[in-house]
Amino acid sequence: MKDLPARRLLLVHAHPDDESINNGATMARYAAEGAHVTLVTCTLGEEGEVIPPALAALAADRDDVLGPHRTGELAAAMKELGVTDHRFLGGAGRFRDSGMMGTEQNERPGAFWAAPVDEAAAPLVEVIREVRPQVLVTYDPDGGYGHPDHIQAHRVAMRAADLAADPAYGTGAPHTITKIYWNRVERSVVEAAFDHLRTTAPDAFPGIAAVDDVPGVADGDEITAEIDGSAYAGAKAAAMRAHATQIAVDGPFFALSNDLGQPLLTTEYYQLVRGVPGAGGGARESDLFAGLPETGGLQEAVREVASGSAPGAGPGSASGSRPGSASGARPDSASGEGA
Ligand SMILES: CC(=O)N[C@H]1[C@@H](O[C@@H]2[C@H](O)[C@H](O)[C@@H](O)[C@H](O)[C@H]2O)O[C@H](CO)[C@@H](O)[C@@H]1O
Ligand SMILES: [Zn+2]
Repeated sequence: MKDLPARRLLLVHAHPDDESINNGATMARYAAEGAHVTLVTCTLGEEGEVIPPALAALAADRDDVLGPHRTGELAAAMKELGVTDHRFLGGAGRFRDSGMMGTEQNERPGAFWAAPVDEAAAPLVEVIREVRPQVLVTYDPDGGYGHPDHIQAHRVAMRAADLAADPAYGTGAPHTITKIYWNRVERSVVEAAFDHLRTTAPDAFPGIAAVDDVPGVADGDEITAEIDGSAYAGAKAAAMRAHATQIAVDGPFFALSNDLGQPLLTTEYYQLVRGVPGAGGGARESDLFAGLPETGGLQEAVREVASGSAPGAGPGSASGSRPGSASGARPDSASGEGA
């Protein structure tokens, strides 16, 4: 297990594909810049629909093997983004995809939505105390668009951040995450991008989504950070394509299994909800680590003691893949929104 770089970013998402849709360019940029990017995905996406007809048998109401298939899609997406540390919350399959809000899958035993928040937060505290990130990214309280797993991922991430900082909780040294952001999309930007879709590629997909279908749409005054990932447009598009059962990509646009086209944005937007913004004078931050003190890397010995996984320490450490050497995505020669 390698010592970790000075800058460490943790993202918490509900299903394989959300990370690429919401933060693909941000993840690729920071991985390429040598920061340590850790992705925790809370479910395997077992209840998703399947776009390619040839793969229809994977679905939950057929062979119910979509979850394992999507772990492979996620691994391929991480390779495109240059992210080497991605884990499933509590280990692959610990929490199952809950389906869309109001479906019977919501109450299924093992469904993420049905899990007590503190039970689900416990393995995430282990990751936080191991990796000791300065920055956390997750969804707003509505999960971006009201999906139960997204709402639960928000709740679990925010709760785990609090528990990880509490010296009275669990084993391992407490860790306080300095800055917490929620995923946002700026309304005026996405409205303009939809106009571009309607005028340049009206028939790219059978239909076109509505602005308010885009997760996390917010007015400009709620957005505090704007990350230009245009140099990584190709990496983001490739990562989204890797999630082939869920996403169809056509140039600077994409559609989910609902066949409704929407813009593929490579400037990604965030709302700082905990911590102090690094950009002075009310300007938006252009770096999620802005304002943080320059610190050294995180040595392995410190991490093992911190997470309680040092030899002779208490039970277990987090399940999931381990960080390798950060190998970032290559900046594209292409620039500009979309791939
Ligand atoms: C982006 C995202 O969160 N996708 C989820 C979502 O999938 C949607 C769902 O299948 C819906 O019925 C479709 O109309 C829509 O096109 C899909 O994006 O919910 C799935 C089930 O919980 C989940 O697996 C998928 O990752
Ligand atoms: Zn999702």
